[in-house]
Amino acid sequence: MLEALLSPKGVRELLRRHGLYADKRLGQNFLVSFAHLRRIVEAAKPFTGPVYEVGPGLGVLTRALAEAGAQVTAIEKDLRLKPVLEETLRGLPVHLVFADALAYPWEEVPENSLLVANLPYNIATPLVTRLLRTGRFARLVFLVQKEVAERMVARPNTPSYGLLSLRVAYHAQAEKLFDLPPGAFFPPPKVVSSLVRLTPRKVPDDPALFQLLEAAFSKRRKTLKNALTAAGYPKEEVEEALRSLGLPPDIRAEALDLSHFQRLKDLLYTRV
Ligand SMILES: C[S@@+](CC[C@H](N)C(=O)[O-])C[C@H]1O[C@@H](n2cnc3c(N)ncnc32)[C@H](O)[C@@H]1O
Repeated sequence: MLEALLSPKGVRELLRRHGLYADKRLGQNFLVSFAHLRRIVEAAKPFTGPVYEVGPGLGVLTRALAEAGAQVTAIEKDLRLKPVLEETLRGLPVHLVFADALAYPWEEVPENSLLVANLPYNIATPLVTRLLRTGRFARLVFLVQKEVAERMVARPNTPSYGLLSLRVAYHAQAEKLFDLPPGAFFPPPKVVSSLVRLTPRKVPDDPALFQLLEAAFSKRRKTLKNALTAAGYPKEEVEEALRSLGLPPDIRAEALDLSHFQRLKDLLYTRV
C-alpha cells in the first residue's frame, strides 16, 4: 500500500505535486485511515465476482482491493485524477473508466458483481437504488453519511424510517457495520460516515409496490389513508384494506413494515 495515500500530509503532498485540490462538489473526501481501509476490504470479502468501485479518487481503496485479489473496475467522473491514478495504481490490473457513474450501464454488469466504494454523498441514494434494481449484485459495501446509513437500515416507528428503508428492505438484507469519524478522511467532512453492507435477495422489482410506497410517504404528516387517497387510491378501498389487515384507520405510513405494505398492495391491486 502506498504510504502517501494513508495520511493527510501524504494526500496533501500528492495533490500539490499534481497541481490539484479536493473538489467539494464531487464529494472528494479521501480516506486516509489504514485501520478503516482494512476493515472495509474485510467486509467486502469474499470476492466471488467482479468488483465495481464508484469514485476511486486517489486510488486508496482501489489499490487495497486489487492487492487483496479483487478484479476491479473503477469508475471516476473527475478526469483531472487520471495522472494520479495512473501513478498510484501502477502495475495493478485495475480497469479504469472515466465516466459519470449515474450514466454507467449497470444493467449489463455480470451476475454476482460486487460494489465496494466510498460513495460521493450526492449520488449515493439514487445509485444504490439503481444497483439494487438491476438484480446483478451479490453484495454492496459502501461508505455513506451516517444519516443515510441509518435511513437504509431503519425499522418502523423510528425517526429515520421511510421510503429508502423500505426500498432497501425489499431488495436486500441491510447492515450498518461501523462509523468513521471525520478525521478518517482528508479533507475531513462535516459529518460522520458509516459503512453499510447490503446483501441482495435477488427479487424482481415490484413497480406497483413502489408506487404505493411513494404515495404513502409523499405526505409525511398525513395519515396513511389520507396520503393514499390524495394520490388517487379510492378511499373506500383503502379503508376496507386497512380494516382487513387489522390496522387502525388513522395509522401512519411510518408504522407499517414491508410485509404490511406488500399485503396492502395485494388488496388494493386485486380490486382494481
Ligand atoms: C468520497 S470520494 C472517495 C475517493 C476514494 N475512493 C477514497 O476513498 O479516498 C468520492 C469520489 O467519487 C468521485 N465522483 C463524484 N461523483 C461521481 C460520479 N457521478 N461518478 C463517478 N465518480 C464520481 C469523486 O471525484 C471522488 O473521487
